[in-house]
Amino acid sequence: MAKTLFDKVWDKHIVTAESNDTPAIIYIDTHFIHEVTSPQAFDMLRERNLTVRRPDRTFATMDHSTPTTPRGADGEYQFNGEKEKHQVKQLKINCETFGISLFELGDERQGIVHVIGPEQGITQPGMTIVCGDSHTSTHGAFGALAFGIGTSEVGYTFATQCLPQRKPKTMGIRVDGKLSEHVSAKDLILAIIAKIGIGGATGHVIEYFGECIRAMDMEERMTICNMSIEAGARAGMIAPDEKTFTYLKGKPYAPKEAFWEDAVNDWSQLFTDENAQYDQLVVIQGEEVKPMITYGTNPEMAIPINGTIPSSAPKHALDYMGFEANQPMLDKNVDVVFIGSCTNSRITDLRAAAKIFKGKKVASHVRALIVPGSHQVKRQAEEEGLDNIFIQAGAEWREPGCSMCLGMNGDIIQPGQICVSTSNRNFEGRQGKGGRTLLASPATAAAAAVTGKIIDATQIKETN
Ligand SMILES: CC(C)[C@H](C(=O)O)[C@@H](O)C(=O)O
Ligand code: SF4
Repeated sequence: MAKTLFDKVWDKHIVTAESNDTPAIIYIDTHFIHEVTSPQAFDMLRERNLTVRRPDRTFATMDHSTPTTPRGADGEYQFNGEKEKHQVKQLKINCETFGISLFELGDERQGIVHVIGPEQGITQPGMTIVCGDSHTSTHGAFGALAFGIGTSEVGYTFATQCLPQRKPKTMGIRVDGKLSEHVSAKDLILAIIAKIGIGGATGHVIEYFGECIRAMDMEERMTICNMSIEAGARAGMIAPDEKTFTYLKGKPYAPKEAFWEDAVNDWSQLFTDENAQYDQLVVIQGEEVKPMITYGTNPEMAIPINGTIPSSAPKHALDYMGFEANQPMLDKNVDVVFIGSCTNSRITDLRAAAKIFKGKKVASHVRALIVPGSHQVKRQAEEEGLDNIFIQAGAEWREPGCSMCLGMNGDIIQPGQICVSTSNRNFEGRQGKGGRTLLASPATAAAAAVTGKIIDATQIKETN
């Protein structure tokens, strides 16, 4: 029978088949953990006197509560408070107790969980991957079935390396043609969510395919899969291809020598068969996608940057944002710019931003924070001199982590401030109580930083 990419990965991982009364039990290949959603799961293990079933397939990093400022003169990290400090300390104790590899603060491999998994080659095609974190969908860019789980499921995965799951439905999103020159993967995913809505893919695993997706590099594909969850999807997937293999080759945890060829042979089978059917199909024309920005309080409230806020926009959202229906977004004042998060903190994102920052100054009333997704991204950016471009412009160049994406580490915006952010959620107060978030691409965010307002990035002259 013809199978979708999702079916192929799902079928390979069934331990016990689903019945009317019981969900399927599926095997989990890789389990990522971080300091926020793992502590209770470790407590559960201790209470029941259990061990971690596959410590060798469990990988931990510190990202949400970590400071993005360097160590102080005393060599200590400057945590926002005792709670954050404790979370990080506890993760280290837990990983030592249960024999789990930890990429801790100070480790060259540390960074946002969804940035470091692929970077280390831990994320691989055909795997089932879970993490107590909703943006685990990011890893689907490699043709993995990757989804977020709750803390009790983190506990089940620790103890059994399996999870009970009902089989989700599938949604194919085909993106034909090409994106225009100044349109990015972030604009495309915002356009997709604006079209299908925040509940549009509920109960489904999305597979993105078509000419436009094939043309994307792995970092763009990660940006797309990352935000699948914002359309309600269980996961997002893209069939692996030569770009996927080239990206992974030689990465620390990628298969080596003879294993590499076997792996590529297996991975090459991971595509949707010609006659396979999705439960739903959505078609997007790449050329029609414009640079996007959100105006409201969830990611579907997004419009082309040159557009006007729809008259149908929910009043409560506009009241919160301080906007009105039918107004243009262009020229609105901006207070803060955040370039970072598991959506857009990779090297290509920083390069896109640096092109606009180069030779310019951050507007005097704007605070611009640039937070690489990992140490590896940071180091690469510094080798390319991007840090100097940002610093000379007057932006803050920080240590890696989730940072202002949700402000758990104290990097927050003030009540009423407007922040153009390359992250994935614009919920009320997410970046700080009373703060207002506008989601956009790295280029749009950089353009807002140097002009102090919402502007189409194509209007900015790049300096060579
Ligand atoms: C802290 C964590 C549970 C949360 C998530 O699951 O998504 C965070 O990463 C987020 O982006 O809101
Ligand atoms: S960067 Fe933001 S969205 Fe991603 S894991 Fe961290 S808090 Fe969640």
